[in-house]
Amino acid sequence: MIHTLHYISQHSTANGHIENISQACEAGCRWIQLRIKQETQEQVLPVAEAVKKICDSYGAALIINDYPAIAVAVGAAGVHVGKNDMTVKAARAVTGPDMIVGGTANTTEDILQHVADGASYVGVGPYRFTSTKQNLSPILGLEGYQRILQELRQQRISIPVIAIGGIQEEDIPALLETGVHGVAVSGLISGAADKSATVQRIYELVNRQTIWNH
Ligand SMILES: Cc1ncc(COP(=O)(O)OP(=O)(O)O)c(N)n1
Ligand SMILES: Cc1nc(C(=O)O)sc1CCOP(=O)(O)O
Ligand SMILES: [Mg+2]
Repeated sequence: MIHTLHYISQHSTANGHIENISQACEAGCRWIQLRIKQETQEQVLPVAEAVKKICDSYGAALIINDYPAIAVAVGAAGVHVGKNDMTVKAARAVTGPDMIVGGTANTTEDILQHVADGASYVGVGPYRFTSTKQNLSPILGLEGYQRILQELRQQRISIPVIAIGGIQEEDIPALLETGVHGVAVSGLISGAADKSATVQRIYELVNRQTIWNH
């Protein structure tokens, strides 16, 4: 089951990611993506091992960004790959059929390719500008999600769509109304003064809408 709230780690150091994920788990997040962009695969591996232990202790699912081999090595729940990494098909060849494999999409065509390649979910963004990621794809806005989800329904395509990119609490109800399965956030939780209260409010928003949608 793909969760409705994905937390994406962010920090400038390896130890910072460990602390950052620890805090997110303590605040209540139960789906964590380890996203380290400034280190090599060899440097990411020990961090992944450390955060796997932390996630296990909270019963949280761990997704490794960019590196399927690390996801396999540490026994993570899955991996997320984007256009500049590899195809979902190539990631799936590394992970095997049972792991979660997520792919980044900006268009309906991207999503259809990921579905054909065996994706478990798609991260679709950016919703709006964000400084968390460099080289953003074209901004979708609410209209972009409305159009993409409508096209998926018309083509009878069913895959969990996770909205991502600059998402704030007040954006969530309207995003979920478009039919997205959930949201992925980084800055919203990383920068929150009271992380537990923020996580609780986000879960209330995503779960309330999930109940309405089904
Ligand atoms: C849930 C989710 N969606 C999209 C992304 C972006 O992945 P990618 O395009 O590979 O960019 P980087 O995160 O690697 O910079 C994601 N990580 N998670
Ligand atoms: C990792 C990532 N991928 C994006 C995409 O559009 O594919 S936007 C993004 C950053 C998400 O962090 P924040 O919630 O701080 O904006
Ligand atoms: Mg990537």
